[in-house]
Amino acid sequence: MRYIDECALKKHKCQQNCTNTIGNYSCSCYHGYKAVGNYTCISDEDDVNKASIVFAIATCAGLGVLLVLAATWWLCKVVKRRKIRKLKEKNFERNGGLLLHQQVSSSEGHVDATLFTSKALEMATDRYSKDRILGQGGQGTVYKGMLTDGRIVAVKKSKIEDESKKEQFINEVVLLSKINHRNIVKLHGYCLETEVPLLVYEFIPNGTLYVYIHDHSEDFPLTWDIRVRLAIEIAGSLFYLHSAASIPIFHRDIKSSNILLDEKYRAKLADFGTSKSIAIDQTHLTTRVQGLKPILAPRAHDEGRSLATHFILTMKENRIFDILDPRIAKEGKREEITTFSNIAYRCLNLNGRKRPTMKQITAELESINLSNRLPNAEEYYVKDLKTYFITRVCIQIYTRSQECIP
Ligand SMILES: Nc1ncnc2c1ncn2[C@@H]1O[C@H](COP(=O)(O)OP(=O)(O)OP(=O)(O)O)[C@@H](O)[C@H]1O
Repeated sequence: MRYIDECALKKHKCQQNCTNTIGNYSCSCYHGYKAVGNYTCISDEDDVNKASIVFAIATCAGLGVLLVLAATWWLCKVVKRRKIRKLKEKNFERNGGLLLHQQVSSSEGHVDATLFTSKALEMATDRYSKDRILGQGGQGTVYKGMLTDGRIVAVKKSKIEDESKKEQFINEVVLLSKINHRNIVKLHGYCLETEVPLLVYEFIPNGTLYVYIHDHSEDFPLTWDIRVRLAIEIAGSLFYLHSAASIPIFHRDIKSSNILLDEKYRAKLADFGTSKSIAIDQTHLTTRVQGLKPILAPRAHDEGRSLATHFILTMKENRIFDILDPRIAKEGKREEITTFSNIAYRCLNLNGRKRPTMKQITAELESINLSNRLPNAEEYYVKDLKTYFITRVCIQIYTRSQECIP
């Protein structure tokens, strides 16, 4: 036990110590001052208690400050998150999200595409690192990425310069998400909450056919057999688009840079931005060729004549074997080459209605019946192969037969 507190009036100590009892009691003070009121007798432990109280107050104050800081930090985070959410919503609307959802819900058939978050795609592409760029086209830049589930994808970051590009983007999502064909690149999904819309495709590892046609790759020489196979695959995919899908789809931008090659060098048709899905009775009105390059690209070394014109003239003069790469002419059977060239020739008829349908083309190409002697594409590691002219014509031109009206 110890002294109780000071006298209430004069700050003099009380005379007597506390008795055993802790509690209220009266005391008188030195110099005749009297204590007023009752005092509380406290134990020795009270010193410790006081220190504890001071400590508790200090802790509380500290915690209070921390709490205020945490609350401010949390508030800032909430505000920032809300801002980001609002921005994402704004981006979603600006990128045509509402229009897309409208189209998807009103369109026929099963739509199979995931709506990715911007975070998932940022992670997948290492924040759109330059090292991940696969290529650049008229519509945007394509990055290689890996999703958290391990899937390797190609992410196309669109350039949205005007409304028409937005429509192209929506068009591609709506059409591609309904298509499932082994020779058409698969669309896994899309993302609209970013500044520009993003499309997520399956990754096709072996680049574009354009590269193999123009750069004479030694890794994968385009032999006659391989070219015919590729032509059959592309024709098959167009036949599917034109007739097997619930509403005919016209690609309208068939060119070798839009044909990708998978791990087994099978053709995969890509880039459906300018494609159209149209009712059959409207096809004659709307199947105009789209895309950046003209369909019948002029050849620089051909004094302004287009590849198609040159080919037609050669066919008319019955000189088709003159323009063949000698090595390919040796590889392919004469009848096969003749059949192939005739198909290409009929596809170049100025009157679109007189051109064969993709169904006919596919059947005729298949009838060339190379399948029994088509080895795996990977086995074709032959050196020094030159580009074979006529097949290039076929691949680049005849596949558009229904699609181009010069
Ligand atoms: N699914 C994919 N897998 C692998 N690479 C791809 C894929 N899609 C596109 N690429 C690569 O990205 C490049 C650019 O593709 P994109 O479709 O944007 O443009 P493009 O077809 O070359 O040009 P444009 O859009 O002007 O017709 C392609 O040339 C190809 O190398």
